[in-house]
Amino acid sequence: MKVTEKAPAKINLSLDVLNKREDGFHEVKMVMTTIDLSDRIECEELPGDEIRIFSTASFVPEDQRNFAYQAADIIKSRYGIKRGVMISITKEIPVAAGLAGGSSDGAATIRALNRLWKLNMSQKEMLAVASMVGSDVAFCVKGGTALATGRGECVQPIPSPPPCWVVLAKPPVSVSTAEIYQGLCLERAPHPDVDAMIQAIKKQDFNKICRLLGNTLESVTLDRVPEISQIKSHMKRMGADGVLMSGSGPTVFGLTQYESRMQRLYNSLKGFCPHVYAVRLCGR
Ligand SMILES: C[C@@](CO)(OP(=O)(O)O)[C@H](O)COP(=O)(O)OP(=O)(O)OC[C@H]1O[C@@H](n2ccc(N)nc2=O)[C@H](O)[C@@H]1O
Ligand SMILES: Nc1ncnc2c1ncn2[C@@H]1O[C@H](COP(=O)(O)OP(=O)(O)O)[C@@H](O)[C@H]1O
Repeated sequence: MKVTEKAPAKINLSLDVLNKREDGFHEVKMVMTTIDLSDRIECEELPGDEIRIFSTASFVPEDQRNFAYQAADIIKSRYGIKRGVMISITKEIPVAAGLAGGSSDGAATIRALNRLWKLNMSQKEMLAVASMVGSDVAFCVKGGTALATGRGECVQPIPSPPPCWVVLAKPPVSVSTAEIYQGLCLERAPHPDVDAMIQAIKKQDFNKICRLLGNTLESVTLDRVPEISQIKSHMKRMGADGVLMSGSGPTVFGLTQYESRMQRLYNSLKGFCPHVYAVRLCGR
């Protein structure tokens, strides 16, 4: 038997870092939403007891470092499963980009194995496994639009923003999430108004959503990747209504409700940046 699950990427519309905790993680308060750019996960039974990973992207680890492997390993030991599984990952989401590609693969693996092995896991159980894999994985299990707190694993659904286009551009560099958090100076970094963002989403006020976009981590990654400022200015010049870096970066997204502006943005960035995408915000 084979089970397939979509693993959508996320963007952070508002990301505030509140403080550094004793365990080394940071307390965050962020609004996350899924976008229509997805990897595909296929889980197929194997004879024996082994977890095997195959990924279409050559630089993604195919061993216990892969979040899909970690999710399967935790499920196997928690539920006493003595069966083998082949997990094939068709990568579409750029890697180490601030779009939670790996986290979403881990989350999709939890959903897929729940079906493949008929585990009848509750959402609470899936979220418990998710938070053992990584901070963003719980959000990816639920998807939609949510306020995420704690180290990111406490996820509270909120209404989805009004429909719009999301144009994404990733400069040709990757950043380490851990290094970006480490480089943060909480006193100097800007702190977005996350509550105001939630209110703007509830009111479906697209212009206000665009005005309130903000990310505490952006200033840290900006210092290391100068292309981010260039892409942001370029997107604004080309008519994006709101522009921000997602997560720890370096991917920049621009929002617009007009198809013509999306086309102009996409076409103008295509020659400028190796990874450019124009997708819809799913939100739900
Ligand atoms: C910044 C965000 C925003 O959504 O996304 P990405 O840029 O990764 O997509 C997340 O907070 C990333 O979450 P995730 O990528 O799951 O992080 P994890 O694997 O749990 O942690 C990687 C490392 O980042 C740091 N970390 C992560 C989360 C957090 N709240 N505080 C931290 O300090 C820790 O040093 C940790 O060892
Ligand atoms: N399934 C996976 N897909 C992509 N990267 C993965 C995966 N599993 C583990 N990783 C590792 O996680 C790191 C972060 O990747 P990713 O989740 O794409 O980025 P981000 O945390 O910036 O959203 C990568 O450097 C990669 O080595």
